[in-house]
Amino acid sequence: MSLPEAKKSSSSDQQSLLQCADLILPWLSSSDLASISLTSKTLYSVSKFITITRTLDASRGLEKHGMIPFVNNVDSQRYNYFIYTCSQIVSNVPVVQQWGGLVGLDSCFKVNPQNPILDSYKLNAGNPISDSSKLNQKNPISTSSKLSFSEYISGCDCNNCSDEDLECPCSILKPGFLSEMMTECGPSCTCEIGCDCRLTQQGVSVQLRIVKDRRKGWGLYAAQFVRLGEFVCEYAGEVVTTGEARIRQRKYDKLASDGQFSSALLIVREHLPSGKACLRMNIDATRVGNVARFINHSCDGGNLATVLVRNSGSLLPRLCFFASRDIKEGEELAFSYGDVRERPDGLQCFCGSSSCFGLLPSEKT
Ligand SMILES: C[S@@+](CC[C@H](N)C(=O)[O-])C[C@H]1O[C@@H](n2cnc3c(N)ncnc32)[C@H](O)[C@@H]1O
Repeated sequence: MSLPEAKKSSSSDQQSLLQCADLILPWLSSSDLASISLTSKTLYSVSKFITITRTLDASRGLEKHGMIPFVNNVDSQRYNYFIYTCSQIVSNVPVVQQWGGLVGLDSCFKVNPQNPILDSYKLNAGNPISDSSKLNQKNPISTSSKLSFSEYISGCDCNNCSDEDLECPCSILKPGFLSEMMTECGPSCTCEIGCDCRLTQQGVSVQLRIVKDRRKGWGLYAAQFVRLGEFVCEYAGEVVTTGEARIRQRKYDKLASDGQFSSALLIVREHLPSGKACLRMNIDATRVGNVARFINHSCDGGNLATVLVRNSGSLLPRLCFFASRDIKEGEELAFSYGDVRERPDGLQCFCGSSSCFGLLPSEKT
């Protein structure tokens, strides 16, 4: 082969390698990416580009409120590896995401009411109680305080859900940092995603960054002033059965014993006035989640309140965070993981509050 021919063939090899790298590398975990980047110059530059995009925005362009960067001044870890979902998903739904490539993904919240995530909870369309024609017959003014279960499931067909005179039946429980539950429009409603009665369904609503701390690991910080009562974000992740949660927790505990692993499996319980738990949900954001998986614990309750949000037509509520006080730009966001400390050998708490218990909350999964 002559020199020009050899050059031509090597540049076309190079092109094919680049094309393959562009297709495959964005799917790799950070450790696989690091290994492959050592094998050739081309793969090194593709990996470097992917690492930069992942570091610049944990949400990979999926959150419409802006990029959520990783900031690390304590060690060499550039970002934390997980698959991003904007809202909770059922764990048997296969989740794939191209990581750190030019994926051309749009915001998760573009399409609604056919939002695929909320839709996974949508009740059977053939169910007679979801017949929206019933809603047309009712007087909308009188319904807000008397929303029946069937209406709650059917959703609303308001022309304008924020009309003060014809109050939307889906907003019987208003957003508020003091209430533990609120209701909103959902997959059964005819309104668009931008509706005022879908406050928590448009993803992260304030500017944030993820900052590494030597003792607590990554934490979520406000990158702007957040007003008392303002919606911050949902705790998104895989909703798993209690059996599955137990299996995963055992696996996570083993991995965490070397101090290099943080799990983000949250158990949410709703209580009846009698104090008995009437709902238990296990949301695991360890492998698939959103930025809320980085919110650390504070023994004094921190600056976030948790609210269970029910959307018309969705079977499962979603756990959402609202500011429980004014939060300054640069402040770490935190909430209380709970009061129970069942493991005397549990993880040490470094929340730094005056009421710090010394140990992180822990309970039997
Ligand atoms: C939901 S994750 C929070 C994000 C985590 N820091 C990370 O790096 O991914 C929960 C884990 O964070 C750590 N953590 C949270 N709050 C903490 C605190 N107050 N003190 C020490 N570690 C904390 C513990 O390792 C805990 O298991």
